[in-house]
Amino acid sequence: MSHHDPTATAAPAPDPTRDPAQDPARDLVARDLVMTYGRSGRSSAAGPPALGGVDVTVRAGESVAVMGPSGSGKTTLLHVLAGILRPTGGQVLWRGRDIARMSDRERTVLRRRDFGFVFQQGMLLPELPAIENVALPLMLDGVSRSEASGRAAALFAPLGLAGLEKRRPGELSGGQAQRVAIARALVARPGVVFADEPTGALDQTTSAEVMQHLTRLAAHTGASLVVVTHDENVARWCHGVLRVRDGRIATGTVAAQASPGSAR
Ligand SMILES: Nc1ncnc2c1ncn2[C@@H]1O[C@H](COP(=O)(O)OP(=O)(O)OP(=O)(O)O)[C@@H](O)[C@H]1O
Repeated sequence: MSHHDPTATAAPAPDPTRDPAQDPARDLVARDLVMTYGRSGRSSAAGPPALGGVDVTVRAGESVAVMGPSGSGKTTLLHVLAGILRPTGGQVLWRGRDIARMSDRERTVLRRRDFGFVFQQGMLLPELPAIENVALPLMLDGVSRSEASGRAAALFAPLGLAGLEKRRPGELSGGQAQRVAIARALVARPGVVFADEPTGALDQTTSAEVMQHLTRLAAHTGASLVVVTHDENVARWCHGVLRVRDGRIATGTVAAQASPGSAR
């Protein structure tokens, strides 16, 4: 699919020696995913499945937009792929293991070490300076404060955030706060970044800036990207689009042959 970069500015160049798409062991693969809410809870009246047998492959280093009408199952799919929700049926294979079969504790560790998350409203901690928000995931994983701060600081300039390290989230614009959230999602060098409506609260110009930074940083670090969005302009930044309808993949145009970062 076409990939346009109307606002190309300074950002880390893709590493030409790296071609993560060539390593299937680093793909995220979902097979026959079924998700029925209410089965395990007190509700006896389970509705139609939110996911009705979905197969998805997110290739290493590839970015995929997940689109579809409200209620079609996009967020459910993202949460199951990311190990936030355990599916009713099916497999989610990541680095040789089935996430769907892991214990809650194992999935918590996996989410912290291997996955990064960007939400619609940054979800930054309001009392912490931007740099500490970014360093926090590393410190929670046992990295020393000085090393975590150094790794966090290195992300500010590439994201156009130089000079804003000490600001608290309330002192940042919406686009700046989302770029801080992108830094936080990528600081631990995750294999996959999941973003649920990352530009939902932003205007079109700011939204394009945020997507540019998100896709470039993901490409630079070799992370795959799964972005739930209602916005075709946001989806255009990704290598491919999965269209979800009534809990099934209606069409998938993931350009498996796309070379990550090649158009950026
Ligand atoms: N926690 C829950 N308990 C019960 N049903 C749920 C729950 N979360 C979602 N659903 C149902 O599952 C279906 C899919 O919801 P989901 O949030 O995945 O859709 P979506 O495509 O992300 O929608 P939107 O674009 O409105 O965010 C819907 O019918 C929804 O009502």
